[in-house]
Amino acid sequence: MVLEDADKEDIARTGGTGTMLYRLARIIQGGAAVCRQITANTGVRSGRHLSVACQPRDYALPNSTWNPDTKRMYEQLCRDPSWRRLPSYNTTVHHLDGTSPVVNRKTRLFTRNIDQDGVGFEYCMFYNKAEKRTVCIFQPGPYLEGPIGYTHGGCIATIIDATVGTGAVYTYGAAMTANLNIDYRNPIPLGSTVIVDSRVEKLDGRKVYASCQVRSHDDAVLHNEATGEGCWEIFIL
Ligand SMILES: CCCCCCCCCCCC(=O)SCCNC(=O)CCNC(=O)[C@H](O)C(C)(C)COP(=O)(O)OP(=O)(O)OC[C@H]1O[C@@H](n2cnc3c(N)ncnc32)[C@H](O)[C@@H]1OP(=O)(O)O
Repeated sequence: MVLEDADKEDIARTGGTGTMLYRLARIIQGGAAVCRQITANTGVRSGRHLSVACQPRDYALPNSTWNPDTKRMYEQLCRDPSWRRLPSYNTTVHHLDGTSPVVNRKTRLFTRNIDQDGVGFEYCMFYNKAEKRTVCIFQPGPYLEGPIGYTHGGCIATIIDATVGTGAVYTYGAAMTANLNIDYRNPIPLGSTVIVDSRVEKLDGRKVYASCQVRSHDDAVLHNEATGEGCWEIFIL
């Protein structure tokens, strides 16, 4: 792993694993800062191709590969004021310090590591603070195949981990997944739209407990049930 100057500075400041935790804690404020900066610079609240130099692309905005169910669910949640749309970038670093994006970064966020739209993890997330709930509208693309025509179990675990982890970070701050248990009830067809619905259940000392269900967009099929536990640096925001 190649460390950049920013990494070295963070390590000097926080020490080994503290670096990751420190950065995750800054994600929340960083994401908000990016949004504020985009709005200030462009006068628009969102948009896939912003004309602002050096601003990272927000991947959680509709693109031409989204199917009608994905679009409908996205629009439904955008209209509901109890849900906050979360931006999504292709490196974790881009969530930090929105006013000074990092360029030429060699690492990628795993769920955003394919450049072509629609073939991998196509998703967007929304957060409901009052309910400590995070939902992810997920449309698995053809490169996520496991059984023929269906989504690989590891990819399902990934999107559950990402959703539960994001919810925990937005609720409490920096964290690492310690434990994730998943029941695979029904396979997820590639190209379909599912909702990954997670909730932070409780905080007990350094541990946060979360639960999650993955259901089809119409709630007709329960695909997965999961529970997760995370260990937290206490950055209660
Ligand atoms: C917003 C945009 C996002 C954009 C970015 C999107 C982020 C996506 C999120 C992805 C999330 C990940 O993939 S995270 C990466 C995968 N996870 C990891 O690699 C974690 C590796 N494991 C570790 O680093 C460590 O084991 C920790 C941090 C989990 C715990 O170590 P520690 O800090 O030394 O804590 P320790 O004293 O051992 O334990 C603290 C408490 O946790 C309990 N505990 C420890 N391990 C476990 C365990 N496996 N299962 C249950 N409980 C456990 C202990 O019993 C104890 O409870 P008590 O006695 O206090 O009650």
